[in-house]
Amino acid sequence: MKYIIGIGGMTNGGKTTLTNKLVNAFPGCCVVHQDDFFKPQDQIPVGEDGFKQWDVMTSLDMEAMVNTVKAWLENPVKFARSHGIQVSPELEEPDSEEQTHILIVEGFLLYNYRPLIELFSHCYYIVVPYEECKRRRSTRKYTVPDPPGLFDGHVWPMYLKYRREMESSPVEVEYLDGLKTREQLFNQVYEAIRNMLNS
Ligand SMILES: Nc1ncnc2c1ncn2[C@@H]1O[C@H](COP(=O)(O)OP(=O)(O)O)[C@@H](O)[C@H]1O
Ligand SMILES: O=C(O)c1ccc[n+]([C@@H]2O[C@H](COP(=O)([O-])O)[C@@H](O)[C@H]2O)c1
Ligand SMILES: [Mg+2]
Repeated sequence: MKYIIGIGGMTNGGKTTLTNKLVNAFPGCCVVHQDDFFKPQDQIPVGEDGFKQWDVMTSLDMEAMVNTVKAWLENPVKFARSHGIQVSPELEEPDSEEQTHILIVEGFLLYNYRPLIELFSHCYYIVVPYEECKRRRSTRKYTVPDPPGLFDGHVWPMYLKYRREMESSPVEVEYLDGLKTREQLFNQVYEAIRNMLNS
């Protein structure tokens, strides 16, 4: 069986931190990070809000991201090997259709792109309150640093817009409280995935 787990949610909710812990906990587990699919800076236009539009769907090459997920679905063992992930001998058996393979897909805009949504076995969505999100974001160092006013002028309004859009669509997400400790979040999701694999 192949399982694709989405770790979505707002910026600075703790997606990447949780994802890294899960990837380490499940041997052979593969990962796709949405931030690897940002388009080059010169392709990101400035919007009516006066900011480069990083937090909209079109800033990402979603077609390439979906193709990457489909490449994993096609052949998880080949995908793992080509990404330097150690594959245990039993996962390499020719009848590996009967083996369990896990892919974690992580990012801030996972559930607003139909061709990706339909590939998920389970969708998580991490949230933290506005103040905490803004506080964490203020200390982050992105490859393109945030200009002054970006959080309130662009990041937060786009988060609200896409969250509303997601909530009025058929996608079913399970919310995670990003104020829990790293360990609590990991234990909660690790146990839930273990239960899913055993059911
Ligand atoms: N459960 C948590 N509690 C407190 N701080 C956290 C937690 N998870 C992550 N962080 C911190 O919050 C910031 C953003 O975490 P990160 O995992 O990069 O979030 P995201 O990928 O959602 O933007 C980092 O400084 C990280 O150390
Ligand atoms: O990674 C990059 O190249 C990059 C360039 C510009 C902006 N970002 C920011 O990355 C954020 C999403 O990543 P994350 O980990 O905060 O969810 C999003 O809010 C963007 O504003 C990221
Ligand atoms: Mg991240």
